[in-house]
Amino acid sequence: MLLRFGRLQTIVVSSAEAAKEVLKVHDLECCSRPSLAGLARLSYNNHDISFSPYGEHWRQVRKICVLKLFSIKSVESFKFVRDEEMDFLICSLKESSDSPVNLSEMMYSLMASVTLRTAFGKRFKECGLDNDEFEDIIHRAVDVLGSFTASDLFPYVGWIIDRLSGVHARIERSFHELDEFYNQVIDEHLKRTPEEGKEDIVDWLLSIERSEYEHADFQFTRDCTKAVLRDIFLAGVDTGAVTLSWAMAELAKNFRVMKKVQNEVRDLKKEKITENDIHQLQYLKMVIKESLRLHPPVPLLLPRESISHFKLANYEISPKTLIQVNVWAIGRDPKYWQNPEEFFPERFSDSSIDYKGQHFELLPFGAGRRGCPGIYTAMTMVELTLANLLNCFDWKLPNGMRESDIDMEEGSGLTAHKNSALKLVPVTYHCPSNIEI
Ligand code: HEM
Repeated sequence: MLLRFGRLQTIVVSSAEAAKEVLKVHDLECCSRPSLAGLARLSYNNHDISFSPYGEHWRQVRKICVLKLFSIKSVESFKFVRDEEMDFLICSLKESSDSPVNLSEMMYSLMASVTLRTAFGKRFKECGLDNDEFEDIIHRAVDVLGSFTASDLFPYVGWIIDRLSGVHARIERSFHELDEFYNQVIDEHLKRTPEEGKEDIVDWLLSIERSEYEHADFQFTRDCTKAVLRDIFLAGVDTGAVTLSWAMAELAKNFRVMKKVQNEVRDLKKEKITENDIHQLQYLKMVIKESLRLHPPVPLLLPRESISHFKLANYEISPKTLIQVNVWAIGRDPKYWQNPEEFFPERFSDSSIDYKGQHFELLPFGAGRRGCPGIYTAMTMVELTLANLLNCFDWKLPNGMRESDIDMEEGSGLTAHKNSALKLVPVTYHCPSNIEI
């Protein structure tokens, strides 16, 4: 689909072939707005730092983050945080056994707590924030990020409309809200020396700032630190929570799949599922893949903007064209998927299709050099949480509700939330032969 607005074209790519062209073949000619170095319009590039998306600065920041923050080693070092938060979740669900709980909200708190603890070494309360306040700040930032501005459509004059319509003020407010929070946390970190092995992400980023990174022409500044923290929060909290809510909603609607995946998990005969058990849960992995196919949390990926002329299918793409890849539509296209609207995890049983950016019909994490660097962090948490929710509890619908009443509508915005929160009743499952192996 090709739309023309002012001087700028917008392209929405809705086929796997075109997605491959954009994300792989033309990767160098299409770039998203600077993200890992301070997501797009909320970014620090309004504030004295120039992150050209394909410039050396951006490339270095992303490289450092991928090596230091998102590596398997670094994810493993926070295993104790995930374990403790999982215990906490299971306990609070057991306390609510037999009464409806707002699972969407609980998933959000879980992801936010894990992210907050790995990034800042603190829980909500210790940061002087409560859950709702933090959720509001993050949601306002994600909303701003997901909304179109007039400057997007009319690059030279749009800013006037944005100022008059209040969009600019919203962006500034969001920027300052998060900035104030990061300043406070960074100041606290600067006043202490962390115990060896107990460093959090802020400690790591501050040590990168102090070290002369391998490229003398590149300085990892305080703004880089804040920009990376911003990206981790905006990109990591909502997406994980949304993935878990959709997976549980699909399971609540599909009793057959729910039973099958529960049997698989409970066959391990463990009181609590750990990260070491996950490789045995092949059907659980298919359930998550199927849920990501139908409900990719970032349905249009991050927008790309072309930097040079190139040809895509039959279209001539000029510089400054906004390109969006509709992975939601690709995931439901009958050309690639049989009975695409059906929730049928078995479709992956004899298939090599994965979500890591090599199969363009399934792109929940994007692909190419802007693909999600947090994929390992995300999947570790999503698989562990889903396995424990299914192991420790049976799930019923609240009184009077039928499976067909579960609202499967998506809200609008950068992340595809469920339109209404998922409310289910956990019933504690007492396995007669629970043996800790
Ligand atoms: C199930 C959970 C998640 C999903 C579905 C997801 C999906 C995505 C997608 C689709 C993108 C854009 C990729 C593109 O446009 O090609 C992205 C970017 C990003 N994600 Fe994730 N993500 C998840 C979790 C996380 C987590 C836990 C973190 C960090 C701890 C994270 C960090 C990032 C960052 C920093 C970017 C921006 C990368 C860049 O622009 O260079 N994500 N994610």
